[in-house]
Amino acid sequence: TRSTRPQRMLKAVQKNATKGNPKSVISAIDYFCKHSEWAMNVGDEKGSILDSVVTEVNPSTVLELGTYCGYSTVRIARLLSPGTKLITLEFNPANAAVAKQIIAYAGLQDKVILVEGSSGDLIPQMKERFGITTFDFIFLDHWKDRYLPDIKLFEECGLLRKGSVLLADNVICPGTPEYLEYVRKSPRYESKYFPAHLEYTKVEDGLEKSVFLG
Ligand SMILES: C[C@H](C[C@H]1O[C@@H](n2cnc3c(N)ncnc32)[C@H](O)[C@@H]1O)NC(=O)c1cc(-c2ccc(F)cc2)cc(O)c1O
Ligand SMILES: [Mg+2]
Repeated sequence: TRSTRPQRMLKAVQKNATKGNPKSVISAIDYFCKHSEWAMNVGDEKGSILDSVVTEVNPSTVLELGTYCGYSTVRIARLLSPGTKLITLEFNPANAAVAKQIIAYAGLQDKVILVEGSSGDLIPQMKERFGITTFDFIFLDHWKDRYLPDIKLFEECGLLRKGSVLLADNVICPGTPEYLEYVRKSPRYESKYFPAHLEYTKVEDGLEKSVFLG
C-alpha cells in the first residue's frame, strides 16, 4: 500500500539529516516541505518565533498539543535546559509513531514524553500522571476548535500560574476566532500577536502569545 506523507517525511529525515543533530532534522523537514510535499509543520518562519519565545521563557515544565510528526517538538526540546522534559500529546497513532522516530533521530528522546491520546482526556491527568503542578509554557497546535475548550480546561485544572505562557499556532489560518476573542478580551491574559505566514506559503498566518495573569 502507498506510504503516507508522514512516512515519506520520516524517510527524508533518515536520508538527509545527521543522526543526533536536531538542526539537521529541522532543515531536512523544511527542505522536504518546500521542495517535495507541503506538510502542516509550524515551519521555519513561525518556528523562529517559537524558538525566541521558548528561549525567553526558558521553561521547566512544557506541554505541546498536537505533535503531528514532531517538528515543533524537536524545535522546542533542543532549546530546553538539561533535565527539562516536554510532554507532547498526539491523538493519531500513525502520526505519533512517525513523531517518535523523528524525535529519536534527532537524539532528543530523553527530553520528550510523547503521549498518545486526546488533549481533552489527558489534560485532567497531567497532575497525577506526570507530577505537574503548573505549566510554564504551552504550545497549542492541535485541532483549531479545541484551543478554546482546552485553555478553559487548563484554568479549571489549576494548571496555569501567574506568568504561564501559551503560544498558539494558526490563529489566522486555518484560524481560531473564538480562542482569539477569549484571550484578547479576558482580563486574565495579556495577549500579543506575532504576524507571519502559513508554513511554506505566502498566506497570512501568525502566532498568538498569551500570558496568564493569575
Ligand atoms: C491538528 C493538526 C496537528 C495534529 O494535531 C493532532 N490533534 C488534533 N486534535 C488533537 C487533540 N485533541 N489532542 C491531541 N492531538 C490532536 C492531529 O492528530 C494532528 O496530528 N494541525 C492542523 O490540522 C493544521 C492544519 C493546517 C492547515 C492550514 C491550511 C490548510 F489549507 C490545511 C491545513 C496548518 C497547521 O499549522 C496545522 O497545525
Ligand atoms: Mg499548526
